[in-house]
Amino acid sequence: MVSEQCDVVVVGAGLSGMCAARKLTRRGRQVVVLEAQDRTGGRVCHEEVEIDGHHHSFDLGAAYLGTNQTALIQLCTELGLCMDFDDPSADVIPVRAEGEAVYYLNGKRVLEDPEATLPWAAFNPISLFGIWRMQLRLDRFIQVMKNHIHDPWNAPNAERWDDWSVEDFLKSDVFFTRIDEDMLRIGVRAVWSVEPSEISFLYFLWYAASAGGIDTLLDNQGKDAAQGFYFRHGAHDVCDRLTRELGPAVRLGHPVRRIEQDLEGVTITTRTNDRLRARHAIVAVSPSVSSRIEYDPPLRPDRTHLVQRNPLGRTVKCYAVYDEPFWHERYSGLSIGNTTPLIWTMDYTVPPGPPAIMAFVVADHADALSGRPAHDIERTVCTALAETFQDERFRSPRRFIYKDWSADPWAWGGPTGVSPPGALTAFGRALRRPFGRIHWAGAEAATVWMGYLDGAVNAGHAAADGILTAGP
Ligand SMILES: Cc1cc2nc3c(=O)[nH]c(=O)nc-3n(C[C@H](O)[C@H](O)[C@H](O)COP(=O)(O)OP(=O)(O)OC[C@H]3O[C@@H](n4cnc5c(N)ncnc54)[C@H](O)[C@@H]3O)c2cc1C
Ligand SMILES: [Mg+2]
Repeated sequence: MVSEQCDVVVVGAGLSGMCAARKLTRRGRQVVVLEAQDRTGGRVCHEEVEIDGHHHSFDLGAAYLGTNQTALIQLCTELGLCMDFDDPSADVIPVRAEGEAVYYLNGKRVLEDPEATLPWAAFNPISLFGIWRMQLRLDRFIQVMKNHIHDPWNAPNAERWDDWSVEDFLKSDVFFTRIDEDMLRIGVRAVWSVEPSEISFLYFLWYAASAGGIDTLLDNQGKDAAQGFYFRHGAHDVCDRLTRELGPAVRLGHPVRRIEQDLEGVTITTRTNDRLRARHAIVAVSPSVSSRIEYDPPLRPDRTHLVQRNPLGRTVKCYAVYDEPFWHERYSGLSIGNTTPLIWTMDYTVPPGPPAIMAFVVADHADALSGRPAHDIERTVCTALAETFQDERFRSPRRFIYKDWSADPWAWGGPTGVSPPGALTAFGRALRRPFGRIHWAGAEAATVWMGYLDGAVNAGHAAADGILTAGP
């Protein structure tokens, strides 16, 4: 029996679903958001930790943003956050830039002075030339993709680029040094948490174009960088504000099991057998997670195959908390490399909170850690920190906090869904195309900053627009 009727049911109270719901509510639509878990936010997720009687929050999912993520910034401003990137008391904090950065490549440590005028200045001229040449080459391709943000499958060379993985691209060219190849491999692992052989070269270029370029994607410092800033009160602050605004429209603990549709509307059934009737549905989860729902009538073949070819990356995100910020004596806390299980670290000290460093273990290294006991993960990560920064004090954190996203039953991994070779040209059209009365949101359905918080906002708004213009 149908217990309730509304205009739109949104599946998933992540950032994307809540943005869709907010936009529709503001346009007078009656919306119900069904969320499987007992919290909102999805891949925005935090842990509150008590240290010396004070509560500190650590973002275990998304944390970072940059100044050209305009939809996210606009949303945050509307929700009452101060997004003035030049104001030291604002709700966004720049990533620590003082101190040396460490590149730990193929067993060799290279230190970069933050005052250096050129990026990568710490490398020898031949390596530098290789990196520069690689960036130039990729930039040329990415410029091409910028004309095909909405239809990457129509780009010149699309079929050929989609046949290749990023690893195939690396093998297709003779490079000057190993450093440029390895830097690209590290970049892929850091952004998508997959190995370079797992990701389509076309998808790589499209994603970079959707973020405005390869440098904004990879940079950890500087204003435009995707990882230039983080939220003073955590990214979950944004989702908490949205949750409060939506109020009783958000129903926690309601995993959607089935969506039926007919000419007049949709009927949604939850795992607890609640049934809702609506004019439209928005499914605001990643493509592969959307495949856990039954659809009647069944999905079109292209969507059926797309959802089987959009796996999420594998990420273990960690924080080590210390009594003193001893690494500030010399280092910024930023490191990237391929020598230890750590792909990337950054300082995460939020005054007046305790000194902390964030570390990512991803892709093959994450597989090796997944399912291991917590003390094993802590030892592996802290040993790697000590080795990267050549400082034994990293071995004994006062607290260690982590989340293995592959073990999250409602995310199935992170940070985002990734196209393997062949998938985008064959089935990419199904990423966003509505299926009757079902519209698709979620960060993977975005065309600007896809995969990011900003993309989640964009895709949520686009799905809402699709319904607002669809008529009854
Ligand atoms: C470790 C990590 C680090 C990241 N770092 C960054 C970063 O620094 N900056 C950045 O911009 N982005 C980052 N991202 C990516 C960012 O988190 C995501 O792009 C964004 O949060 C996705 O939002 P969404 O609403 O599309 O999906 P989700 O957040 O996945 O939301 C989907 C929601 O749907 C729910 N759900 C799933 N199935 C059902 C069902 N059947 N019924 C009901 N509910 C269901 C889920 O529980 C979830 O709440 C990171 C992600 C991870 C995992
Ligand atoms: Mg969502």
